[in-house]
Amino acid sequence: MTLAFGFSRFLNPRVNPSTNPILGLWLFSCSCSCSSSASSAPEPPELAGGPGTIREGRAEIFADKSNSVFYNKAQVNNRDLSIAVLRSFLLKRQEEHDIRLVKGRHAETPPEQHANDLDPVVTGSEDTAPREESKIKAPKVLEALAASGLRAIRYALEVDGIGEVVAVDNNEEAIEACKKNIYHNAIPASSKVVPNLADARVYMLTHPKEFDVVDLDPYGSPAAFLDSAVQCVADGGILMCSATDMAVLAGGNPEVCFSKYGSYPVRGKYCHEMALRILLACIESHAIRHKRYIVPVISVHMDFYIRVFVRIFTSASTVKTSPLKISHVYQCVGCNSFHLQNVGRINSKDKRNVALPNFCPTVPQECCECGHKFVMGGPIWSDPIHDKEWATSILSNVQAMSGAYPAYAKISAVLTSVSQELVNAPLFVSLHSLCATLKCTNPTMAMFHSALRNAGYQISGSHVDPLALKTDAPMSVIWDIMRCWVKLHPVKSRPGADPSNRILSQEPKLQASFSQATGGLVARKSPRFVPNPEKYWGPKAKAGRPLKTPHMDNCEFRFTANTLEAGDRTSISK
Ligand SMILES: C[S@@+](CC[C@H](N)C(=O)[O-])C[C@H]1O[C@@H](n2cnc3c(N)ncnc32)[C@H](O)[C@@H]1O
Ligand SMILES: [Zn+2]
Repeated sequence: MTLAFGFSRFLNPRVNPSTNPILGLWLFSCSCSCSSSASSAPEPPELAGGPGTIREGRAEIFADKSNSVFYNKAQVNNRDLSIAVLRSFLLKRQEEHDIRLVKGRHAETPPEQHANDLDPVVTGSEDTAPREESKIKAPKVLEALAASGLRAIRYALEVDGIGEVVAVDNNEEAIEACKKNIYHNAIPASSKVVPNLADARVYMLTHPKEFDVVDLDPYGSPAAFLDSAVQCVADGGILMCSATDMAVLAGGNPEVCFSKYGSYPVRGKYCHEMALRILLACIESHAIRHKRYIVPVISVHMDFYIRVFVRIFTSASTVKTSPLKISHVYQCVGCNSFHLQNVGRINSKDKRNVALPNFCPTVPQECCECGHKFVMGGPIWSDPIHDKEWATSILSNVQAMSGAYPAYAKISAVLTSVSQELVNAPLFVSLHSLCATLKCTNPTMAMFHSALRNAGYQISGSHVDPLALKTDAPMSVIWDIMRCWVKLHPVKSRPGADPSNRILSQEPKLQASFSQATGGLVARKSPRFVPNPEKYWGPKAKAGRPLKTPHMDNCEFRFTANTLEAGDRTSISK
């Protein structure tokens, strides 16, 4: 059925390669690096939505019930968010280019800033000096682990101004499927998406700094691809990287996490944010080997995986400050208090901003709150994981184009949470966990927020957990607030070494006020968390393995919360 359908499209005169030079070229040389146009994507041809096809956004691919090529519809969230980031990245690059034009070509620009610029389109003749055009060169994208090509095709069809999209996979069946899917989507996907059968690591290593965007969406861990990926991204370009090995990253197998990412996870309520920070630290550690460094745009935990979007720049001097962005985490085994300590420190006498190794641990042998020991996790990325301003602008662009995103409800909720997060407060405490330690009743979230604000600290939620409390207050202040709460709502004393005994035996140094603080929690207009749209919304078996869940059997999904007609935009036609 699939083949017959594909073949009939082949015969369609509208897309016949013999009458279409671009398609003809593609057929003979699909892995060449043909030049691409920067023009905005024209409307795709009307796709038939025929039997055996899957439609997502503006793309349509052939369904493969045998699972010989990987496709997981739950990743629509991942693909939609990536498109949103990509759209805003193009705007950002244009903005940066415009600023540079205004400043003038010969203005003094620090080396880092030069590194951030996309190659401008330069025009000129013998008698005229080269002139930068007002439009940047269409950014080139590498989808290094492409499978069916759905993501690459969506990028080509849906992101205005995008350049060539190279879709690499080392599986022959995947590349064959990719070719059929590219062809099925006809112009402009066929003129922009270039399939390539290759090992992604080799391809990336042999194309240094060539792609403005590199997308890594592996089975499980991206660790094996990071060293080549950080070398493949152009200066100022963006690396978009998923990891689905959450059991490893969130503390289920600490030794495996250390071997893959060079970091120990700690099992805590914040484990998903820690997973993001472990991945960021790992990417940074690869980047600095090549005199490059990362700047996170947004970093999210969604569904069953994490995905980070980081820009990559080159600067030997900034690389020297990398230890200031990386920290160890000490977590108390009794009360779950945590403390961060930078791996490096700045020697104040040294004006060069070079980081030296930090002094010995900032925590005592025993926790001041409960007397238990600490475990040491990390190192993790302890600088901001989002560019808040950028996250807010991605959110408003998404809201302005809600109809363009099949997973609008999910990605707008995640972006809403992300844009409200405190960026200078790595990790978080959970209100439930604090109360569970003391065996006391819960204050409301609004009361706890007010108590911290009234004490002069900042507080926010986190997109990874609806019960998270992110704050710049030290643990001692958090426990003092809980001590004050327990004075108002007494608990029975516990026997022996229970952490609550030691915590509650200390008088609070701070008198907490739970009365409503200005700027406290307000009723939220937009949801920050939405339920999964359907059953089996999770990871999927690798290609070639039998499916245990009926991923391909339910023909359509609908988001249940705050959706428009989202379900109509992603569907599988049987
Ligand atoms: C999770 S799938 C990618 C899904 C795809 N990005 C999407 O959005 O639908 C991972 C793909 O990576 C490919 N792959 C695994 N190792 C590879 C390697 N070393 N080089 C190139 N491709 C590889 C697999 O064949 C598989 O198709
Ligand atoms: Zn403790």
